[in-house]
Amino acid sequence: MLAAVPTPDHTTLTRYGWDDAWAALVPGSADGAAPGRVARVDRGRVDVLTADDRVHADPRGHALAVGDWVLVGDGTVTAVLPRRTALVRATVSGRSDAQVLAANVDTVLVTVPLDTGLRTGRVERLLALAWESGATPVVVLTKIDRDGEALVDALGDLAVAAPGVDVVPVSAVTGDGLAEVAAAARGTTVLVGPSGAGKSTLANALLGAETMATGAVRAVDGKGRHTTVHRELLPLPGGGVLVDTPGLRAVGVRDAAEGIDRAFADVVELAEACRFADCAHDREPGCAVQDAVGGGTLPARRLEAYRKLVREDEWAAARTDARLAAERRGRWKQVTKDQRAAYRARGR
Ligand SMILES: Nc1nc2c(ncn2[C@@H]2O[C@H](COP(=O)(O)OP(=O)(O)OP(=O)(O)O)[C@@H](O)[C@H]2O)c(=O)[nH]1
Ligand SMILES: [Zn+2]
Repeated sequence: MLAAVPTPDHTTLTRYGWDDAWAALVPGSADGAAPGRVARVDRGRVDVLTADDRVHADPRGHALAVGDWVLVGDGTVTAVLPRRTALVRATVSGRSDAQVLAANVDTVLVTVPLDTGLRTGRVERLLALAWESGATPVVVLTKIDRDGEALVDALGDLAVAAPGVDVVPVSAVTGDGLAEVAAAARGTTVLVGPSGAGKSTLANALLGAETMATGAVRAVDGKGRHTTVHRELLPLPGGGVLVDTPGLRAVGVRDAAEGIDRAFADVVELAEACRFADCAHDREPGCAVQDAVGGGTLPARRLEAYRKLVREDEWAAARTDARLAAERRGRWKQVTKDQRAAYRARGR
């Protein structure tokens, strides 16, 4: 039902990722509203790219993320189209609330810097997050000009830590691998990885001359280093769009059981041969996973990493359940208090 929506400049919207399936989701009641994509989210305001404009809009209570498709009319977001994918992380510092980093993502480029030692656990964590989002992850091994000798070992370690995931080695200094990264950045692409991994440098290389024109947001921190402060959606010269995210030092997992299982497809596959369906791969008899560790085909570190993420995911879920239960109790207390007050008032 498209009748009520003004005919947009499809070439522009298509560049942002608009397609017939999105168009089919526009409600028939969307009189005068234009479809657009959220390019940036600030407190109380969003920037939306429509076919012929970039508009500041009031989100009207919608919890929006960069990459959401919305309808805007009169400076207000009137509707949000259902997300195809969402890159979500549990926020840190003891709370288990989820934070949507980006919506409707097709490709997650997990940047791994070669020069600071491969932090395999962090790679696995980011891959679980990426798989859980519904997007396809690609590992980008950055700064390969820094340590040529470490490259072979790193590629070997990544083959184990990222089964079934393409690994693209790149150097922004020599330009090696940049074309491969550009080819891997299909559709809506998000760059994730630790601070200093080279995400902004890579983003600039992918965006080419357009970066300046679109005004990527940068701030200079106290040390004079350029640091990404905002997530921003930027069209890529070869089609598709890029979301550059601030460094993710601590990513928590939550509701990510499927993503964890995909990131550890090797462990999960072995587990199918365990004697017990609910095997925890600890000391159960007939555990095919422990057998693989004993036989040297599965690194013990890999099993440990898997179990750690599963435990953390379950812990986060339990916390959420506990908090919801506490909220329910709180609400119930308020209800009974209100009822008592109402009875008293009526009795008077
Ligand atoms: N030698 C070398 N240095 C690089 C390469 N890519 C990036 N750098 C340097 O690494 C540092 C960090 O790069 P950034 O692109 O700012 O890293 P970032 O991931 O965007 O960091 P945040 O914005 O803090 O998340 C900068 O000094 C870059 O010049 C590379 O391929 N080779
Ligand atoms: Zn087992």
